[in-house]
Amino acid sequence: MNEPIIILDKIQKDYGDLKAVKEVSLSIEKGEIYGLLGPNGAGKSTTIKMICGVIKPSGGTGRVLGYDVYKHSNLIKNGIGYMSQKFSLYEDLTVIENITFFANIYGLSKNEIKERIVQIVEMAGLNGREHQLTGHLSGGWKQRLALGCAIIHKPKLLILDEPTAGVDPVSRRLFWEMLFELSRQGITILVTTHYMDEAQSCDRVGFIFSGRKLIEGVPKALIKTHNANNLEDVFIELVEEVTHTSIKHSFDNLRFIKEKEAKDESI
Ligand SMILES: Nc1ncnc2c1ncn2[C@@H]1O[C@H](COP(=O)(O)OP(=O)(O)OP(=O)(O)O)[C@@H](O)[C@H]1O
Repeated sequence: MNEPIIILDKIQKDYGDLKAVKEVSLSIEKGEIYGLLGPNGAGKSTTIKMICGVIKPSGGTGRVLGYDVYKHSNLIKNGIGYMSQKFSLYEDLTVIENITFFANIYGLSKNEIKERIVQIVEMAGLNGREHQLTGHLSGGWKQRLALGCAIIHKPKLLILDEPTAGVDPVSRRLFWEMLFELSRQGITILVTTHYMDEAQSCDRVGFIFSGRKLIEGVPKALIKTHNANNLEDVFIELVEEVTHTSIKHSFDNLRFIKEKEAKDESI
């Protein structure tokens, strides 16, 4: 059997006295879409940084794409595609110029670049906009272009840190259609999101709270076993159990989807 694409065993990260990530274990298979969920400050970004080889864990073990997170961080970095909510596109370059820029960073040949421009423009639905300045594109187009640039080097693992934050619901749907297609092609996707509809679109989700993974599973199964209406209710129930406080009517401590919903409504 092939090794999972991501395998963490009791990984930890301490910042001085603060235990940002506490013995988190994860195993993510090829082609899976895995959602890492949790409120702000839960430890999601820190976990992602350890997976990407950007920071070294304080304890535990981890292998990503078959490489050790302590010893082979450069090989891991080369093998992944990464996109965050700050898209990292150049607004003063055209669509094609942005794609070419990222292709050059990864050392693609002229022919490969030509091929990838066609593929990415097609995938992102940017036909007819190839020579438009990126700064003039709407949020949804930029986001799809950014995803195209993140996979320019055909990575086997794609890491998306709140990639749809602040993007309108229709564009989010189109973006997820792209993710489903990439997953069908065998690309593994690790995504963080505050949107519950997106969380429910993942093959599996893991919920992190205060540095610990509290629960993991297939969204529908989690909802069913907890006799809940949705994932949000499952997570709120768990946080209430752990903190011994009632947060059902107060999301102040769990800025989970409230803020994002407000943004959606204002679009
Ligand atoms: N470089 C750092 N030095 C000290 N503390 C840090 C550092 N990076 C993160 N932390 C702390 O570690 C904890 C986990 O932070 P992390 O960014 O991983 O949370 P998160 O779940 O990604 O939150 P968000 O959704 O806001 O990005 C927080 O208490 C944060 O303040």
